[in-house]
Amino acid sequence: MKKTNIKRIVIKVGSNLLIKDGEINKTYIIELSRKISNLYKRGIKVILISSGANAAGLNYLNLSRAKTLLQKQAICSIGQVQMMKIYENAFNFFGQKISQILLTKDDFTNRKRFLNLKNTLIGLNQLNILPIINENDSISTEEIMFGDNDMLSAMFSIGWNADGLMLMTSVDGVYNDEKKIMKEFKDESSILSMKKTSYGSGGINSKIDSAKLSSNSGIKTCICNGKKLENIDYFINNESCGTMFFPKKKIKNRKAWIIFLSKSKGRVFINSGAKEALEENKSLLSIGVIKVYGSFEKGDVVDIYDENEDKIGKGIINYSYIETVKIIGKKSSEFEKILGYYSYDELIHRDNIGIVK
Ligand SMILES: Nc1ncnc2c1ncn2[C@@H]1O[C@H](COP(=O)(O)OP(=O)(O)O)[C@@H](O)[C@H]1O
Ligand SMILES: N[C@@H](CCC(=O)OP(=O)(O)O)C(=O)O
Repeated sequence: MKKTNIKRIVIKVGSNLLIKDGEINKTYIIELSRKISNLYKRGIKVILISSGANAAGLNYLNLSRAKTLLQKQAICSIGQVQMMKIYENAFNFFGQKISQILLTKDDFTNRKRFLNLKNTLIGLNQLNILPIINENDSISTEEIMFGDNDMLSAMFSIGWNADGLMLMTSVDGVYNDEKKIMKEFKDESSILSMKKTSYGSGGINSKIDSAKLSSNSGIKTCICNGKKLENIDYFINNESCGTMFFPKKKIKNRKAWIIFLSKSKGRVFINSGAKEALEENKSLLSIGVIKVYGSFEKGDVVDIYDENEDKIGKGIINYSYIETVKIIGKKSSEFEKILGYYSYDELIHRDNIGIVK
């Protein structure tokens, strides 16, 4: 067995892999469970992100499709049980215990909920339990939904600090306009425009966007054929599989959350001197701020723009919008006189800044 540098891997399986002829594909799930259980036995930690609730619910109720959003939400809650019943039986066969976590986008953007999620994952890890994750379709409304499990997988991989992410689907990877699988994704290449498969909700574009997000944060990512489970071995053994998205510099923990997962509540525009300071990994002082927009409180995340109005980063701000407006362009020694109190020298501390450019 080859040594691997992948210790934590997120594997996402799409609906089309899990449903065959309208029914949950039990044979596939058993093979997938065998593979993942073996990885656990090798000490490789896996998170399985599984779609299929909608398709399984339709099959359970003998329906061809949901008529309304309300029905779709109900059907997903029904189908999720069917999926988990089969996963439980399959993993049990290989001696691997499982848990279920259903998530919305809020669970990532809200730092408290995100830290709670991380704690749950630490607990599951200590107990050697495999978490199986899906979007919480039954309660997801427009503002808090991922819309598909591809983006959920990318955000999850960043938050969990994964080494690798496999987006497994029913084709061999991304086809270019010459109908060939791209071995490595290149931004400038043209993609073949094909219709997505019947059950899938994301399609290839959401897989590409998600793979770009995770590889930009430093996670090795691929879009590959999940019917060929040997792809998991290739990926772990550092061989090529499907379409590869090779990682940029690894961004970890707090900074990764700020840059990739948090939701900005405002915008802060800074002058060239402040920009230079940020590039040298210094804190943002209010004296370098030109203008500010938004509706944020102390502790919220804001986007940071330079004088040319290009976004250069994000950060957790130490003062509310109302306070920040009053201290723009001022030195911290003046804060007490202006605000009547004084809490922080920095508007955004260097530890709470993530540079994106
Ligand atoms: N350029 C492309 N390369 C690969 N697949 C494509 C491309 N354009 C569209 N597709 C379609 O996207 C599908 C994958 O998306 P989707 O149906 O959402 O899958 P899943 O259910 O696995 O998430 C493929 O099966 C294929 O039919
Ligand atoms: N959460 C939904 C699946 C959403 C989704 O992304 O589906 P897919 O494109 O097949 O991975 C479900 O369980 O049916």
